Amino acid sequence: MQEEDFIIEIRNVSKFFGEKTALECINLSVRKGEFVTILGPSGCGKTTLLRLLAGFQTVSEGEIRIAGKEITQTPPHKRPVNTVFQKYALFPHLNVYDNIAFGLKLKKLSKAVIERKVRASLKMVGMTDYEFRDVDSLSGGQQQRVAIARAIVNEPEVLLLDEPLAALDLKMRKDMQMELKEMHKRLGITFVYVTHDQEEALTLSDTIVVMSDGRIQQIGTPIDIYNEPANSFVADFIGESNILNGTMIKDNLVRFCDTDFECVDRGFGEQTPVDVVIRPEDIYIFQQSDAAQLTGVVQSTIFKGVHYEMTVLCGDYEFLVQDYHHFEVGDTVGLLVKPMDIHIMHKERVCNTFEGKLLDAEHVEFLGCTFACMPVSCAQPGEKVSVEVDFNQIILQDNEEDGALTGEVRFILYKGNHYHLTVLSDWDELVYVDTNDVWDDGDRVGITIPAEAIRVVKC
Ligand SMILES: Nc1ncnc2c1ncn2[C@@H]1O[C@H](COP(=O)(O)OP(=O)(O)OP(=O)(O)O)[C@@H](O)[C@H]1O
Repeated sequence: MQEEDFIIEIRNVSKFFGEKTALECINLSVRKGEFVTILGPSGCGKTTLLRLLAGFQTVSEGEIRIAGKEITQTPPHKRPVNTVFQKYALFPHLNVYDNIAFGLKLKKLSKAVIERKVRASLKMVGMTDYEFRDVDSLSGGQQQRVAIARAIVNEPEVLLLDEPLAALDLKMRKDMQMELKEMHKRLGITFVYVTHDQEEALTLSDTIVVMSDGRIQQIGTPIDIYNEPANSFVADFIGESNILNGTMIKDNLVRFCDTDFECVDRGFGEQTPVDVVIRPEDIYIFQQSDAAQLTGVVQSTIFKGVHYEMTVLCGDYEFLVQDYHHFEVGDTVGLLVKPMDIHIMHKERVCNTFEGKLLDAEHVEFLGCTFACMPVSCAQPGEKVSVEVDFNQIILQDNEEDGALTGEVRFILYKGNHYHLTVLSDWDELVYVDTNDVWDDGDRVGITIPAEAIRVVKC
C-alpha cells in the first residue's frame, strides 16, 4: 500500500496526563473515504485519540499526519477536520440556517456562497425543509442532523464523530445509524467515529479499532473482529462468547473442560496454556447421544425472539448456547463444536509479573508496598527482582482498608468456571485475579497477597 492512500497516519502516539498514560504507542492508518470506528469501554482512551486528531489536545509523543501533512502542532481550526459531539452544541438562539451558516459567516464568504453551501449540507442530512426552524423545536435526532450539517458545511476531509448518537433513544439511534451510513456514502469523506457500543461499531464501520487501557487491541473489518478476535478481551467485548482456559496439546488438538477437541489451529507448541473462544451460536445442542463431545444439564433458558439462549453446565464449566431448538431447565443435553468454530488465542500472560526490589531475605517491595515473602536466596537485599503471583492467589476484599493496597475492578471476563478480573491498583499497575466471587466493574477493593503466593525471581 502506497503511503498517499492514507488520509490519516498516526505514528507511535502516546498521551500522558501527569502520571496517567491515556494512550500508549498508538499506530493507525486510515484510508481516504473509510468509515473507521474506535471502539472500547469507558476510559480506554478513545475520546483522547479523537481530540488529538481534532487538535483540542496535543500528543506527548509521536506524530500525526492528515492528508500528507504533519499536523501534530497545527491548531484545530487549521486542520482539515471537523467534529460532531455527543451533545449537539448548537446555538439555541439561532435557527437551523444560521447555526449552519455561522462558521461560513466568520470566514466572510459571500451571501450567495453561504446560501448554496448551507442548502447543500441540509440536503445531505435530509433537513431541507427545516432551515428556519428554531433548533429547540427539533427532536434529538434532528438536532444531531443539524450538528452534522454544520460540521460538513466546511467540506472537511475528515469528519470526527464522538459518540454522536449516545444521547438518542434506541429507536432514533437505529434510524440515525442507517442515515449516517448513507450520509457517509453520499459525502465520500473519511469518518472517524467513537463509540463504546459494539453493535453500532459492527453495523456502521468499514474498519473497527478495538481499544482497551490506552492501547489498540485489534484493527480489522467487523467480520474479522467478530470471527477472529485477536485476544480474549476483544472476544468478550464484541458479541457474546464462551472464553475458557485450555491447553494446546499439539497442533490441531486442544483440551478444555477435561476433554480433547480437534481444532484447526497450529503452531502454538505442545502443552501450551491458551484461551479458547467459542461463540454461543457455534455450539450445537441436542438430546444426549453418542455424537456429543460434552454432556451437560440446562441451567437456564430464555427466548430471545428468534433463538433460545441457554446455559448448560458441563462438569464445572458453564457454556452459553444459542439455538433455535429449545430445551427445558434440568434437561440433560449433548453439545458439539466443529473444529473450525473453536478459536485458539495466545494467553497474554499466565501469571502476574511485577517489577520489585528485595528488601531483605523475607521482604520484597512491589506495587508500591512492602510484602512479606518466603525466604529468598536467589537475590541479595537491594537487588531488583521480578515478582510472580498466580492469578488465583490474590485476595480481593470488600473493605478497602483490609488490603495491603487498594484498587478498582476495571474489567471482568467470565471463563466458564471462574471470573478473570483486571484490577487497576492505585499504584497504577494492573493486577489480574481469578476468583469465584462476583464483583462489578468499578468496585473499589482491597488487595492482599499472602507471603506464600509470592515468587521472587532474579531479574
Ligand atoms: N484532561 C485529562 N486529565 C487527566 N486525565 C484525563 C484527561 N482526559 C482524559 N483523562 C484520562 O485518560 C483516560 C482516557 O480517557 P478518555 O476520555 O479518552 O476515555 P474514553 O475511552 O473516551 O472514555 P469515555 O467513553 O468514558 O469517554 C481516562 O483514564 C481519563 O480519566
